[in-house]
Amino acid sequence: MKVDLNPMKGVLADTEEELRLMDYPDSDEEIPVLDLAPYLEGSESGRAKVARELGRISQRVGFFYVKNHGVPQELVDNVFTQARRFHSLPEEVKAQTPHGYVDSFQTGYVPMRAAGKKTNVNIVADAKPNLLAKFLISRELPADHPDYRPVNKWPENLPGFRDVVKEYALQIEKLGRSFLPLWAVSLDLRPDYFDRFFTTPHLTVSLLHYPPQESVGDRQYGIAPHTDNSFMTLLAQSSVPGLAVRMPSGHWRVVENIPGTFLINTGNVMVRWTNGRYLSTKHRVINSAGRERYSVPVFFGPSGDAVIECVPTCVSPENPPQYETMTYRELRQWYYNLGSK
Ligand SMILES: O=C(O)CCC(=O)C(=O)O
Ligand SMILES: [Fe+2]
Repeated sequence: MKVDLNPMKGVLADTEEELRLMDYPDSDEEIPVLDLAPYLEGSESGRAKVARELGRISQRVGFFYVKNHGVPQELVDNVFTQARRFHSLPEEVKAQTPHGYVDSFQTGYVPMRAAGKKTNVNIVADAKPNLLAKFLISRELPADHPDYRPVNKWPENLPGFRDVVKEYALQIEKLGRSFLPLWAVSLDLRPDYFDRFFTTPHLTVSLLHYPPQESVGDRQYGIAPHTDNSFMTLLAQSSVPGLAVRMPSGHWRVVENIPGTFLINTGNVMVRWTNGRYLSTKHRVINSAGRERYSVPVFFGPSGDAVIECVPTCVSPENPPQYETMTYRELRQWYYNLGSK
């Protein structure tokens, strides 16, 4: 049986009116802030309180700021410095670490105008190629793991780059893992419910560079409207705006940067695990700020062989499973049109 996996199908028509709403965000609905402090204090009541709030946000908006997250600001600043250094290199130098896949893990440099490759969750038909360049690094298995395969390509002659990006990936993985008990408790599951699915998690750090865009419209975006295929995405923004998110009303809102926070959104894996209870919210970037824009999303997901089957508290006779059960590897291969291997 051929199953259509596209979670966007029928959800959003790219009518002229929808395009206008995406191009000219006019919503002032609130993007919530989740404070992790009560959770990190270590009490069960603190964890329950934060989990409740997380559950509410994930059903309603699917995007939130997180504060008191524990990642040093100096490291976040440093990763932006490294991103600028990399993207400032001559094209022929960046081309020495070209983009590629190992399994469905990505690494390397995607130049401007090559980044428009369609995925199955593109929302706007015939969008122009995205106006951005990116450099990607994915989590590798430990070198002593029986399935270890080297994934990443690193630029030469950029001292410090590798150490900073690797340290950033480690810190974000730690933060992502610290959310697992919160997600579980928010869904009335045992706190360790998700742990077994994250033995060798997927994590891709994406160093994005958007040039300023001269005009708005005409199906031109920095990154076209989409949803993320992750479990959760942890995004560091700088002071240059450009990201906008579809809010519950259907109007879109520009996402300001709040210094000291990350922006987190739930992705398509979360939709499937929760049988549609938690959202995978549509978002896009248009950099009309007149300056270069850098951002650093990190996509966090479970192990490749994790079976994504809706959790017991999200199904009932009245609410049967809406999504076919599959492994995260299969979901990723579908998403990147890699076919089954
Ligand atoms: O640059 C941003 O702010 C968002 C990037 C994004 O949505 C993505 O890479 O999936
Ligand atoms: Fe995204």
